[in-house]
Amino acid sequence: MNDDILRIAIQKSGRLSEDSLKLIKECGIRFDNGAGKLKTDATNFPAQILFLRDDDIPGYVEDGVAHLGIVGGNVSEESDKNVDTVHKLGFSKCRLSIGVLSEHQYDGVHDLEGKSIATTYPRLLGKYLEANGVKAQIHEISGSVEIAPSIGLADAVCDIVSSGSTLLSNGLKEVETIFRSEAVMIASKQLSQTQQGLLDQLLFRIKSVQEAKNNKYILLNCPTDAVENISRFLPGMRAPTILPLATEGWCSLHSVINENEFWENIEKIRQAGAEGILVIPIEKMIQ
Ligand SMILES: Nc1ncnc2c1ncn2[C@@H]1O[C@H](COP(=O)(O)OP(=O)(O)OP(=O)(O)O)[C@@H](O)[C@H]1O
Ligand SMILES: O=P(O)(O)OC[C@H]1O[C@H](OP(=O)(O)OP(=O)(O)O)[C@H](O)[C@@H]1O
Ligand SMILES: [Mg+2]
Repeated sequence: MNDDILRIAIQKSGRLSEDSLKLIKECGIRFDNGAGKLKTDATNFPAQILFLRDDDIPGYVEDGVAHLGIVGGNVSEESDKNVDTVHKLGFSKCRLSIGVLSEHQYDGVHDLEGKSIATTYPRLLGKYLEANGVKAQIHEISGSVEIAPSIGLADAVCDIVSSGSTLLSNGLKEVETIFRSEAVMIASKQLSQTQQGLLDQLLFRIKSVQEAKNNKYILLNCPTDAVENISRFLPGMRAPTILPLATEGWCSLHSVINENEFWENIEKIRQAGAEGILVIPIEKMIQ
């Protein structure tokens, strides 16, 4: 087996596929993923991409058949495989929750005592029930979990929730959240030194892509005497760039603004005298 390449397993088709491929491409790794191809070589990085069912990925990574994998944290935790979670990827955010029939008067986790709960996540549910001292019957099914209470298969469900619309349309309400999930990168514990070096390069690229997404490049015009005040809201990477305008007493200020603080700070910046504000996406950001 070639110890000098990274074999990266991603979901073949499903909710993680598009974002996983996009992330790899944003990291500058090029490959040809012709339809139906289950394995492809990168053309400009020592990597090979494997397209698999997501449930199989933690096992492949544990065995070292794949060196890296992108899966939901829920799948990785449920699998209980001996792998390292090396990075959180920020997409496919969802939660694993318990739902009961909407008309059920739910008074807390002890209500589940003696009940049956349908789930695809028996391990995570079992751990949660045990931690809460509740004995319930876990009924493992592999999909369409939310149908279970309405057909008398179980009293409750434990499944992935995002918007909550699947629970709602099946007459259920969310009563407990047992796990918060997002896509994660998992790695084998048996990487060669070369593979570890390649993983470090890849993580550096992923962090630069994520950092860029969390920030915007901002350009604005302001009176020169307002620069100090405006700069307080734009800590930037080190300090803002100030360029004189052709109009006496005015300048152009360039900086970086955090996406989360954007709307709150933009108002303060306007009040401090800024005008002609442009906000531009950043492709990569290296601190
Ligand atoms: N509604 C949702 N919103 C956000 N993320 C979700 C949602 N449903 C699932 N996910 C996340 O996406 C992952 C993949 O979901 P998907 O439905 O594609 O899995 P799957 O049907 O098991 O796929 P596969 O065919 O590869 O086994 C889940 O494990 C979870 O982490
Ligand atoms: O809270 P919501 O936004 O409604 O999302 C939750 C639903 O999404 C997932 O199913 P998915 O749509 O992927 O179908 P599948 O699991 O049957 O493939 C999950 O299994 C839930 O049923
Ligand atoms: Mg699956």
